[in-house]
Amino acid sequence: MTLLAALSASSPAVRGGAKRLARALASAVDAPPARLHAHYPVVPGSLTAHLQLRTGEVFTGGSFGASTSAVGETVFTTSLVGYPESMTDPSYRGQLLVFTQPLVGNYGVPRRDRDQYGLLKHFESEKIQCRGIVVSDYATKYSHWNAVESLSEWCEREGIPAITGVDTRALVHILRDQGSTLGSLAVGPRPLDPAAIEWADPNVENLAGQASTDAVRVFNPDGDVHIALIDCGAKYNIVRSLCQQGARVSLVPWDHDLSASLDQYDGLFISNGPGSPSHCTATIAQLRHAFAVYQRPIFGICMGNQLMGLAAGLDVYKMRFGNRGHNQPAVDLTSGRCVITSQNHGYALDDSKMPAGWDRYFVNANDGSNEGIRHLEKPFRSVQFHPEARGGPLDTAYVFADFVASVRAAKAAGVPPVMQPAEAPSVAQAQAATA
Ligand SMILES: NC(=O)CC[C@H](N)C(=O)O
Repeated sequence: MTLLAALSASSPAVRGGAKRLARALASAVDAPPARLHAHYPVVPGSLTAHLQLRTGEVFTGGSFGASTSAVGETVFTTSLVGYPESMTDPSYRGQLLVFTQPLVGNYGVPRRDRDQYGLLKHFESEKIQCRGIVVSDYATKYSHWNAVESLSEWCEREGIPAITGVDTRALVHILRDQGSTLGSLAVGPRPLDPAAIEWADPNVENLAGQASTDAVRVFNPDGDVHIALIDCGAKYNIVRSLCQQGARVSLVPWDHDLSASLDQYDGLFISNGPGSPSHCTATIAQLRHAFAVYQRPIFGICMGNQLMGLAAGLDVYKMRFGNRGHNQPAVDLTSGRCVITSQNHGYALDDSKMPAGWDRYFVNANDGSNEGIRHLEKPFRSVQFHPEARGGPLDTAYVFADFVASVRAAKAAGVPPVMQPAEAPSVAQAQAATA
């Protein structure tokens, strides 16, 4: 059986894209080192690359990034713009990112300018965080007033493989049907032998711990209220959004022991982050303790929502293919108002049974999944979506103004940060309960 026949037999997606695949494989099989003759014109003379799913499907295209290979969870985003922001979002760590927007790369990659807080203005962290990218039609020409290099040059410089010429519609159908799937992206004339690929699931690792800061970092030191931002892989725009509201922000590691210093903070904030929230037992224990003793506002975003839910007593589950994009509708259950939100998550809280004292806050209008929780008496709430956007709609940017205003009001009213009820669990007790 020829390679093409074998692949065609194994995958409806490959059968669907047979013409394009045949062209690419003609070069891939017969003329190593292969040059690309794919459906879409790509970088002239580019090498052949293959995206192989663990379930057997193979997509052949052209390499436009680093000539290396990567294995990761294959996920897709429906965002139309914002590849520099998405690719540097630490929540994409461990993943091969598929863009459903067909044309990618047309505005290049921006300068590495920094803002007044020392944060990169146009990226969400210092480096590319996803393990590879998959696009339908890489734009070989870019044009933007702020661009300094092409997407191809950036990927190559940062050692990230990238493939173009992939039928991403067919690929997304597969990922929607069978759920996010491990994938291998490799540059070379032929697909790899699936038996020789190390199919390591990134979600077994504590990716949030890897993405977190090692040491406490202070931003906007002259701010009038002091917020501890627990860093599970925080996007820069979360730090910036708090600073812009006038807060002093201490970015603390995911497992930082806050219990001894809770009274120094006017508010707590829990960031987004990659991977499964269940690895962050230290954070969950800190939050359990804080829920019992802390009196000032607490807020969480995305992973922060999941960690607050776990600490409150909810369960978390892995979604079939997650919600990633800039067009996810979420309904605020306190007002009935629907907002369009930016999202990037593969796990969700099971809010079918809420623990005593808590209620659902937002719900996804597409699939009914949880989009936030809130405490009924204390000022503790969290959202599954990304109010800081980047890229994405600014419908919910008000969240930061509201949060910092509530922090300021609690401070002005003289609410003591900590009150120790007799029954409050210590962090050690909470940790033992989460282990
Ligand atoms: N953006 C995030 O914080 C993602 C949270 C978590 N890693 C998930 O995929 O659900």
